[in-house]
Amino acid sequence: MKRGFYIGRFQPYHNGHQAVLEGIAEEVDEIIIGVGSAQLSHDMQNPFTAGERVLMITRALEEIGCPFYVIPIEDLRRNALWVAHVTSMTPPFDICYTSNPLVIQLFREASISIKSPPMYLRETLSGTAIRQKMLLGEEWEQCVPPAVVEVILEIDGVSRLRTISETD
Ligand SMILES: Nc1ncnc2c1ncn2[C@@H]1O[C@H](COP(=O)(O)OP(=O)(O)OP(=O)(O)O)[C@@H](O)[C@H]1O
Ligand SMILES: NC(=O)c1ccc[n+]([C@@H]2O[C@H](COP(=O)(O)O)[C@@H](O)[C@H]2O)c1
Repeated sequence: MKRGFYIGRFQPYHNGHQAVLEGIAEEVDEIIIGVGSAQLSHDMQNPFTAGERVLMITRALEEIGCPFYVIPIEDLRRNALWVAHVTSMTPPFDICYTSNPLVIQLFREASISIKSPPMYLRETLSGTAIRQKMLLGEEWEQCVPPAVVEVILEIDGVSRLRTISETD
């Protein structure tokens, strides 16, 4: 049984994440998705709650054909202890998929295998670019799976982002 771990903030979950996970599903028996910075929501870089992100990911992966677990993980002020914090919250896994240099360094020091998946259309497929499109009233829907569009509409996510971008 080989399990792979994929961590991100998923603000929001987008087609780049989906493409990466479809690739991971070909390589492992089970996938663990860590929803990072789970304590953050309602700010410009992190508009969605951990629960909302769980909903986006779970619905988007309904047909992936590989068992998966979605686990919120809060940040810890001590990087040196973060891998132990992560592994205390997740089922055991054999490999971590990430391109984040800090995450790579911390997992490498803990002797956990790392693989960096390719980037898909990074110019358009990034949480930052998609949040910007939402703020500017541009077409963002094509950058995320249809199930994520539904969740964001259901929670009125775009208007939340616009409201929290305002100043008093
Ligand atoms: N277009 C993409 N293709 C492949 N991997 C991606 C893509 N965008 C992000 N990733 C990777 O997905 C993981 C989780 O990323 P994250 O949730 O921070 O998304 P992001 O798009 O980088 O968001 P933000 O712009 O808000 O930082 C990271 O390892 C990141 O490198
Ligand atoms: N000390 C810590 O809490 C710590 C260290 C490294 C990464 N992380 C988290 O892991 C996630 C990494 O995701 P990204 O690759 O999307 O940045 C983020 O939520 C980040 O905050 C937390």
